[in-house]
Amino acid sequence: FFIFPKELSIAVIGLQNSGKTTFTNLLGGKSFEADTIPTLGIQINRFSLGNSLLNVYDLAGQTRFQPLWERCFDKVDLIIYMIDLSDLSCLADAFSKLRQVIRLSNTDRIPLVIIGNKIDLIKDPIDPMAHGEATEKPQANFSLSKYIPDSMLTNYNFDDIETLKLDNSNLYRLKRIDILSKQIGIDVKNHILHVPSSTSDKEHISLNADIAIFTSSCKNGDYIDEITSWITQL
Ligand SMILES: Nc1nc2c(ncn2[C@@H]2O[C@H](COP(=O)(O)OP(=O)(O)OP(=O)(O)O)[C@@H](O)[C@H]2O)c(=O)[nH]1
Ligand SMILES: [Mg+2]
Repeated sequence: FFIFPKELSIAVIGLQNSGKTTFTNLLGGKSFEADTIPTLGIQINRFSLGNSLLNVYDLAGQTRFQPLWERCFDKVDLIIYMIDLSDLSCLADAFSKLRQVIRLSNTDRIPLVIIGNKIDLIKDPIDPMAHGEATEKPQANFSLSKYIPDSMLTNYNFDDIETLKLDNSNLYRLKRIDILSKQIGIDVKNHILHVPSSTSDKEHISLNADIAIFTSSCKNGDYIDEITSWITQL
């Protein structure tokens, strides 16, 4: 008998040069390319992945196109937010725009996958002892999701995770998902988004849609399979 494929619409958003088109191409079975052209507006891709038919809206990251991002939200089943973890100059902007996206996706209850990309470009310290700490291995992912067992969250305690004052010597620590989640402000275990506030009262948003956080290297293919299987489980 014939099984009708699931259809899944996905918006891929994030700042320019973060790797959205590259990731979309990998999802569609193409290989990594070092030279890409910045996306203008929206590029719509349609392909199958496992038993799913995907409509992928690959959006442009340039500031002038960012208002398009949320205009797609009512058309999609999943949002993917890409971050270039190797580019210190963009990280504060990437994190604050991500928090705005989380507010919207949470209200609309759209699942969100956050991808810290380009981990191949972040160098660990050459001599770990010189920095007083051992080289850290990246972790695969964290997820507040019905699809990933809670056991992934043992040892995760948001309040105990350190907040970094990021510079080029400690950027590599963002390869650890708990440290990345702290930097964004997502308490994965308690399903809370902490929004930094200029006033003294801290703002908390309780999260009720699925959120997963991954790191990746589109160049080396690191964790791409893990992300793909999370997506196809939706
Ligand atoms: N080293 C490395 N380079 C990457 C990785 N992912 C993407 N790139 C490179 O980053 C550049 C930008 O990639 P794109 O996929 O075009 O970025 P984008 O987010 O679609 O950019 P806009 O469409 O302008 O918003 C390209 O040169 C890619 O080859 C990665 O994981 N590692
Ligand atoms: Mg693009």
